[in-house]
Amino acid sequence: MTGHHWGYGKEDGPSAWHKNYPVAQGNRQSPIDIIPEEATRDRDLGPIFLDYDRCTSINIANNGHSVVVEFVDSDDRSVIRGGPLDNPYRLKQFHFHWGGKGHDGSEHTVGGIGYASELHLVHWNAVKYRSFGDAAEAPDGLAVLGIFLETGDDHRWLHMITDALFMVKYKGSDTDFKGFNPKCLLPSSLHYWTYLGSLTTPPLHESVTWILLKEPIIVSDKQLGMFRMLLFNGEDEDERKRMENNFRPPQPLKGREVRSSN
Ligand SMILES: NS(=O)(=O)c1ccc(C(=O)N2CCc3cc(O)c(O)cc3[C@@H]2c2ccccc2)cc1
Ligand SMILES: [Zn+2]
Repeated sequence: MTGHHWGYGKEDGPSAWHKNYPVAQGNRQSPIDIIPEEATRDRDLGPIFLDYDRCTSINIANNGHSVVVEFVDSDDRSVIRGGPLDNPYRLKQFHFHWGGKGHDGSEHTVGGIGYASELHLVHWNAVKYRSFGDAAEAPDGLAVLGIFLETGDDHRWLHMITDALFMVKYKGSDTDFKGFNPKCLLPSSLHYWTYLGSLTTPPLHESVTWILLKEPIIVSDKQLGMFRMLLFNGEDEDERKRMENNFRPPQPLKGREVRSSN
């Protein structure tokens, strides 16, 4: 982010973001705690569809906040549609949030319980907006699919990502990452909760329709541990800061409705 420096430390972390980004105290901030028994089962809420078969991944990068895999988004080759969405939204990137060793690092919580990590697939409404940047500032501009990661056995495909992490150890590093289809990171069920929220990092724009899958995927402690080899700092900085606990805690619901798919 040009201009304001922000991070996840004591001085520049989530509790300080409101100083440079006052919307941090807005009415539709994310993440939130999902309370399943309080979610509305909405009969009009149909299934979501993930048309990722022609998706084209480009690279994997360390942007100093997370590790991000970017996709070609110049046409509708990979979109999410259906569910609460009025248009198809184009896949732009996915990234993760995680904790420290032995600690949870998801952003959303379910009944007050956190998961080990959370994967975000970020999509934008290219029907209504000319660019991702424009969409990111519009109330119906973005749709983020959130998938919880729980620890257990090795995930059979996550190694394709963890094998590349040593190439993007430092902030500002990136490397080619072609031919990866994130469909391999989905759980078996696409049942979800949905609500209107925001980016969970600065600039915290209130532009996200959140779609959170109820079923987590299982990854091993070892695989998750690989993410902690990443660093927040650039190669030129002398202070090495391990990239971990890069999550924002749940924010006030402010009367919002959380709906549940059938
Ligand atoms: N966690 S999340 O809500 O799913 C999410 C989604 C998008 C983005 C995103 O694309 N951002 C915000 C942070 C950021 C940081 C950078 O260093 C950068 O180069 C780009 C971004 C973008 C962004 C920046 C400005 C306006 C909109 C998005 C970040 C987080
Ligand atoms: Zn995220």
